[in-house]
Amino acid sequence: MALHIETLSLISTVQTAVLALMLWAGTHPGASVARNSLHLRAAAFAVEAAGWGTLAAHAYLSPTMLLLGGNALNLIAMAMSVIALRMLLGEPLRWRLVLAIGVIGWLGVGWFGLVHPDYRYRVLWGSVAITLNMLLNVEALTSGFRWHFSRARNVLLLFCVMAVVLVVWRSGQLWFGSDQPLATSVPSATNFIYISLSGMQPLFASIGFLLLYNEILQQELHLLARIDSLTGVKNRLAINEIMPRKMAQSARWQQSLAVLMIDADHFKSVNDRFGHAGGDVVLCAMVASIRATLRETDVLGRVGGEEFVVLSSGTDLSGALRLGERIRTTVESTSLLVDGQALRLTVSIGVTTVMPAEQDSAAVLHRADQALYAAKRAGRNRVVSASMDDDQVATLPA
Ligand SMILES: Nc1nc2c(ncn2[C@@H]2O[C@H](COP(=O)(O)OP(=O)(O)OP(=O)(O)O)[C@@H](O)[C@H]2O)c(=O)[nH]1
Repeated sequence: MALHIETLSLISTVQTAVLALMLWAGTHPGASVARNSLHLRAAAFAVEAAGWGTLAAHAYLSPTMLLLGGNALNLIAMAMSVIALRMLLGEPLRWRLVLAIGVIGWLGVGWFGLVHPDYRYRVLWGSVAITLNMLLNVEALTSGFRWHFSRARNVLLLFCVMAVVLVVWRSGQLWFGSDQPLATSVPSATNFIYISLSGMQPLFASIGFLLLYNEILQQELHLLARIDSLTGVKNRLAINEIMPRKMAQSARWQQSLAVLMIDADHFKSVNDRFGHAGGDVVLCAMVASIRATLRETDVLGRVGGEEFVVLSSGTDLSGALRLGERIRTTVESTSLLVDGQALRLTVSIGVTTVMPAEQDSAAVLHRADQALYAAKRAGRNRVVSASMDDDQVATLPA
């Protein structure tokens, strides 16, 4: 079968343009960095399609136009794709370096194409630019090295390696092989292989990019599903997942783990007075006060409407009672202004610690809850430990 450079290039043009559309359409609604990066990658494919288009239509273009225009489009597409990948991975964009590689690459190709024509140096220059861009991709993909990369990262790493192998092989052919064509558009075995394999690369790149985009969206959703949308602290699902981990960790390190259940007192009256929106503002202010008293390593979560839990590793019962008291007094002394009216909020707190070899996190939370209700029964605005009996609770100061 006779192959034509024009036909191969035209197929690559159409394929890359379709991939650009597919990637553009494959985003989920809503503004996010991941979505913007996918759009940028789609735009890069559109520019790459135009680059393939110049090669397909080389018979209608002047050699200078083909040389400068085609290479400019390819280098722009590559720079855009590097930035899009780094954006998606949350890596520093390094756009100045990416821009410099593109501009120097293009000037070099122009120099060895028009000023001092030398095809082999021209290809070498372009190959170095491609390799540097691929190295930037590899650097972004392997940052925070792990032995087991995700499937998406592996596909993209494979794509980068393939791209580098291809340009090294082509340069090798031009310098040391017997087949030495004078332009990419000239029919030759090297050019047929080069164009066929380069034409397939956008497919690999888009599959890898879409896999990575999906992976990152899933990670975002995983996090979102575990955050309370009103206060920004962890929600019940997250606490239910974290509790057993914290308990196992405490058992392993023979460390105590304190659990504090915190509930706003008479919150219904806050809602009655300021409306639900005002109540929401008060809840957020309460969370800010509680957070201010905690250590970095403490975990704060919302487990009910106006009920919160604190998990504090390395805190024994007396430390937990002191922490509870600190939270109680901080909330009590924080003056809140809602709709121009002053409000004094108090909280009741139930405290317990995880016993050695205890494994049932629900039982621990239940114990902290029981202590909380003992605090409510005893008149609210107080800290009660699960180990206290009713007489001790009754003597607690408000
Ligand atoms: N503004 C607002 N209110 C909420 C939210 N979740 C629950 N609440 C309200 O919190 C109030 C809780 O009322 P109760 O369970 O009777 O408790 P309380 O009035 O705080 O009384 P005690 O807990 O016994 O001191 C209800 O009025 C709920 O509507 C929320 O996300 N925002």
